[in-house]
Amino acid sequence: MTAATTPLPNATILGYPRIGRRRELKRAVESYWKGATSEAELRATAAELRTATRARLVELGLPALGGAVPESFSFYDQVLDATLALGAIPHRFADVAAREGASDLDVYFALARGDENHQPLEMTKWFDTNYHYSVPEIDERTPFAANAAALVEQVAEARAQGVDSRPVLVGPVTYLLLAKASDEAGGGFKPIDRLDEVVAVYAELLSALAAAGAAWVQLDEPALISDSLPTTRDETLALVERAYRELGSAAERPAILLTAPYGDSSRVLARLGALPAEAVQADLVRGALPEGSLADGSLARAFEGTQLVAGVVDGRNIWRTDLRTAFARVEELQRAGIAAVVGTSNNLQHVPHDVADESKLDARLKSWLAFADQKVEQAVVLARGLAEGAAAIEDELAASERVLADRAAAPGVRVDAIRARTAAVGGADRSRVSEGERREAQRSLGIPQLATTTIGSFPQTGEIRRARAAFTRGEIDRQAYDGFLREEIERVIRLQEEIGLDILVHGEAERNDMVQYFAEHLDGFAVTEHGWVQSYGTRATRPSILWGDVSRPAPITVEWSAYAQSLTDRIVKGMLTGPVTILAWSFVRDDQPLADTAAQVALALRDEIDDLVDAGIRIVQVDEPALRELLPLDADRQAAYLDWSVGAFRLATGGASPEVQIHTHLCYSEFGEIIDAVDGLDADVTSIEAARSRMDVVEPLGEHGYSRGIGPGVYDIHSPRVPSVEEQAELIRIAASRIPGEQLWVNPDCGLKTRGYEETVASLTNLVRAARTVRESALATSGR
Ligand code: MET
Ligand SMILES: [Zn+2]
Repeated sequence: MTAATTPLPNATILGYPRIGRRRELKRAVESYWKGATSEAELRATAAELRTATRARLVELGLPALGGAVPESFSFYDQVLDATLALGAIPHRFADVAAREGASDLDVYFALARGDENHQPLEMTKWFDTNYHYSVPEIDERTPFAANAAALVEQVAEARAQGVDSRPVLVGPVTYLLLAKASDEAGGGFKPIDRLDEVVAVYAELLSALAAAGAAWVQLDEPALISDSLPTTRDETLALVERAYRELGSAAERPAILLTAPYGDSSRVLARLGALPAEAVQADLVRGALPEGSLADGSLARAFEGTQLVAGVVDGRNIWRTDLRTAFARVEELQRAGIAAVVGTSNNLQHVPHDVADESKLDARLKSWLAFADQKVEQAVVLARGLAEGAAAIEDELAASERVLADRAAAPGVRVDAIRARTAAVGGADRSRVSEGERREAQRSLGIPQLATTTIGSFPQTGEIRRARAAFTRGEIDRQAYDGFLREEIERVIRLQEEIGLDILVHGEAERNDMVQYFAEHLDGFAVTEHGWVQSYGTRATRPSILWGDVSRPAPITVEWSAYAQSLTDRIVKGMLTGPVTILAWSFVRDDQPLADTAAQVALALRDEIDDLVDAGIRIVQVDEPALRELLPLDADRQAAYLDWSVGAFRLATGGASPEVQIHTHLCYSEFGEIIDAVDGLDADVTSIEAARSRMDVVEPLGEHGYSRGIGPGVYDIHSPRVPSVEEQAELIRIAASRIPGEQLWVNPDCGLKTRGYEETVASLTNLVRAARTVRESALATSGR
C-alpha cells in the first residue's frame, strides 16, 4: 500500500438496509421496470437514498471521515453487484449486453429478472438468512473485466457530501464458492478454479477505488464460517489466504477490512489476523474468540498491526444489545493488546430501519427493541466508552441493564402455566403409534393411489387483498369480511371439485402471510407497521416479533377449515404453519434457547390440531418450508438443531389419533441432504418441490427406502407457464419408477398464492388428467 493507513474509527457497521425507510427503492425500481420512469430518474432516486443513508449514519454518530460509513447500497442484490463489477456476464446474456444502447443497469436487471428470451439467474438463500441472492454462473470462458464505475461513483458521491465512505463488496472466495458452474461448463469444472483470475480483477477494482480516494474497502468472506459449501473450511481458509496475500500486495489499494460474518470464525481468526488485511471482523454474537487466545497472547500476536472489528452488536435480530457485556468483551480485547473496535455481527440489511417509525407497538416492548438505527447508536456508545473510558458511558450501560431487567420481568415474557406445560412434555407426547398401524387406521379415509391435491393456497387476487386492506383500515366490519372470505372459500371448493382434485383445501384467502397470520393470532407475538426486511430484489417481508411465551388464546384456523369441509363430501385438509417455520420467519427472542421457544409454538399448534380434528377435519398439513433454512452452517451444530426442530414438529403433531393423516410440506431443492430428518418428522405424507429439478429427489428417496407418503411436485408454480398433461404425466412416471404407487401423491411444487387463476385452473386440470393417465396405464399393465 502506498498511502499510510488511517485506522478505522472506534465504531462501524458492516452495512445498512438499502430498501429505504418506506421502501422507496422498491417503488422506484418497479416503476422503472414498468417504463413509467427513466433510468436517469431511477439513478437519481438511488443517489438520494444513498445520500440520505450516509447523512443518517453520521447523524447517529458514525464518524464521517476514516471509512466508518459503509457504502452498501444495491439496486437489487450484492452478489449481482459483484457479478457486474467483475464483468462476469454469462454467455447466455451476451446478446443483452451487446444490444444497441444497453446500459449496465439493463444488463443488471436482465440477469436478475430474465426476459422473454432469457431465464433469470437462479436465486438462492444467502447463508442461513431469509435473503436470496442471484447465483453467478461461471464456466471456463466466462469473461472477467473490472467495471468499477458504480463503486467509484458512490465514493465520489460520498466525498462530495463530506463523507469518507467504505465501499463494500462480496469477497472473491465467497463470490466463487457461491457461484454455480454454468450449463456450458466442462465436467469437473468448478467456479473456484478461476480464483486467481478473479483476484486479479479485484486488484484492479481496488486500485480504481484507491484512485477515487477510498481509504478503506470492505470485502465480505462469510464463506469462512460455513460447512455448507463445496470446499471444507480448511480449504476455504487456504483459498482466502491465497487471495488476500495477493490482494494485500497490490501496489495501489485502500486499506482492506476482511469480514467473516454470520457465524463462528474462532477456528480461523488467528490466521486471518496474520493476513495483509488492515482490519478483520469477527461475528462475536454467533461466534467466539479462539479458546484461550487472549490469555496466551496468541491472538494479540496474530493481530499485531491489524485491527479487529469486534462484531458484538447483533445484526440478525432486533433486541437491544446488552451493552455492559458487549463493552466488557471489547475492552478485554484491548487489554490483551489487540486494536479492537466496535462493529456489528453482519450487515444490518437483515433488520428494519428504525424503531421510532413504529407507532402502534406497545411502548414497553418498543423500549426493548433496536432496529438498524438503534444498533448504530449502540455501536457509537460503545465506541465512546473505548475512547473516553467506561465512566463516560455509565448512564447508557445502566440504562441497558434496566432494559434487560424490565424485559425479563415484564408480564407475558415468562408465563408460569406455559412453562409448566412445556416442562411436563415427555417423549410420549412426540410419538404417534407406528407408521404401519397408522396406515391401517387411515384406510378409512379412502385415499386413492396417486391422490391429487394442492399445497394449500389458491391465488391471492386483487379482490382478496383489497378486502383485507379495507377490513384492516376499518372500512368494512368483521361480519362483512368474514362473509367475503366464506364466499371465497366456497368458490375455491367448487372449483377444486370441478377440476376433480381428490383432497381439497380451503385456499388460505384469510392469510396475509403464512407466518404473520399465526403470529397475529398467538399470544407472545407482535407485528410491526414498517419493519420491512429485504427478502430478494424488490421483495420484502415484515417478520413478526416473538417476544414472550407463546400460547393460543383461541382457535385460529378451525372456523375456515370446518366451513370448507361442511361444503363438500371430499376430504378438506387443515392447513397450519409449523413451529420451525414460524420461528425462522420471525424475529425470535434471544433470552432462551430456540428449542424452548419452538416447544411453546408446537404446543399451541397441537391444540389447534386437536380442535381441527374435533371439528371433523381428517387430514392436517403442517408446513415446514424453512426446516432446511435454519440448518446451522456449522456442521458441529447440525445434529442438535435437527433434534429440537424435528422434536418440535413431532410435539405439534404427536397428539393426532392414528386415523388422522398428518401431512407436511417442504419446498427447496436440497431435500436429499436431510431425508433422515424428514423421515424423523414422522409425518404420514410429505410434499416437496421437484418439478424444476425434474424429480431429482426420487433417486435418493428410492435409495433411502423411504416408506411414507410422498408428493414430489409435478407443477412448477414459480412461473405462469401451464405444464401439459403429458409433461406432468412424465414426471409422475419418473417418480413411480422409484417409489411405489401407494406412497405417491400428485401435487404442485408449492402454494398457488402468487399465481393467476387462469393458469392455475389450466395447470391443475392437466395435473388431474396426468394422474388419471398414469393410474389407468398402471392398471392396464398390472392387469387389475
Ligand atoms: C412456502 S410453502 C407454502 C405453503 C402454504 N400452505 C401455501 O400453500 O402457500
Ligand atoms: Zn412451499
